[in-house]
Amino acid sequence: MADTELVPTVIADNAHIIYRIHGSIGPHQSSPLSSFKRLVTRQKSTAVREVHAVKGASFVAYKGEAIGLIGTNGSGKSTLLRAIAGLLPVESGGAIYASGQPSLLGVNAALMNDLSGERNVTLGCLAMGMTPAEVKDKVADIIDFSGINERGDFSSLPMRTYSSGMGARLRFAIAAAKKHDVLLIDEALATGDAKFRKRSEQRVRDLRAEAGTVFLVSHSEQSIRDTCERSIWLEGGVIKADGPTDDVMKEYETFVKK
Ligand SMILES: Nc1ncnc2c1ncn2[C@@H]1O[C@H](COP(=O)(O)OP(=O)(O)OP(=O)(O)O)[C@@H](O)[C@H]1O
Repeated sequence: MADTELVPTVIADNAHIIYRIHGSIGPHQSSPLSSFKRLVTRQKSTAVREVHAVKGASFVAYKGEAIGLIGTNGSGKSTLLRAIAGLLPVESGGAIYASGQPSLLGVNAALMNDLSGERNVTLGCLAMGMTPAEVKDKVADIIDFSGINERGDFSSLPMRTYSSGMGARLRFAIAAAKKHDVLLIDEALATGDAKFRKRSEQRVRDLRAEAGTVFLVSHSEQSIRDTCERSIWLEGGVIKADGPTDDVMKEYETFVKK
C-alpha cells in the first residue's frame, strides 16, 4: 500500500446503531386484556426497548485493505457490517459512507433451498449483475471452487440436501466470483474445512489485490491473521483498537485472558 495512493472506500463517522424492539413489554402489559384496552382507547404501546449495538464508530477503510473485525460475542461486529452494507440505519449525527454497493456475504445469504446448487449459482450471479453469457462461463468454475461436487454430483441436487458447510461454501464461491468494491464477509470462511478455508483465504487476497476492500468478521484468529493486515476490535459496541492485526490481536488477547 505504501507506494499507492490511498483511496477511501468506507468512512464511518461517529456511527451509532440502535435496534428498537417494539412490543417488548412487561408481562402485565402484554396480556390480551391490556392489548384490547390499548386497541379500544387507541393508545399506542410505549414500550420500545433499545439495544445500542454500535457506539460512535469512526474509521476510514482504503482500497486494497483487508480488515478483520474482532470482538467477543455480541460486541457489534455483525451489526457494523450490516450497517456498512446499508441494511441498518445509522442514528442521526453520524454516518457511514461507502463507495459503490458493498456486498454482504453472510452465512444467511439468501439462496433457494428447493433449487439445485447449479440453479442457485446461476440466480446468484444474475442477481450480482452478471450477463447470462458471463454466468454461463462461470458456473462450472464456481461449482469447482465450492468443492460441493467432491463427493458426488451434488450440484444437481436441491440445496436443502446440503450440509450447512456445503451451503456456506457455495455462497462464498458465488459471491467471490465477482469483483467487489467492498466485500463484507461474516464468518463465511469458518464453516468450510481446512482445504476450503485455504482456498477461500487465497480468494480474499485476490479480491483485495483487485483493489477492493474486504471486511472479515471471524472468531478464528488464524483466519484473521492469514487474511487481514489491519484489524478493528469492537467491545460493547465501542472500537477499542484499530491498527496492524498483530498489535490489535495482542491487546484483544490480553483482554479476553483477564
Ligand atoms: N435484530 C436484532 N434486534 C435486537 N438486537 C439485536 C439484533 N441483532 C443483534 N442485536 C444485539 O446487538 C448487539 C450486537 O450484536 P451483533 O450480532 O452485532 O454482535 P457480534 O459481535 O456480531 O456477535 P457474535 O460474535 O456473537 O456473532 C447484541 O447485544 C445483540 O443482542
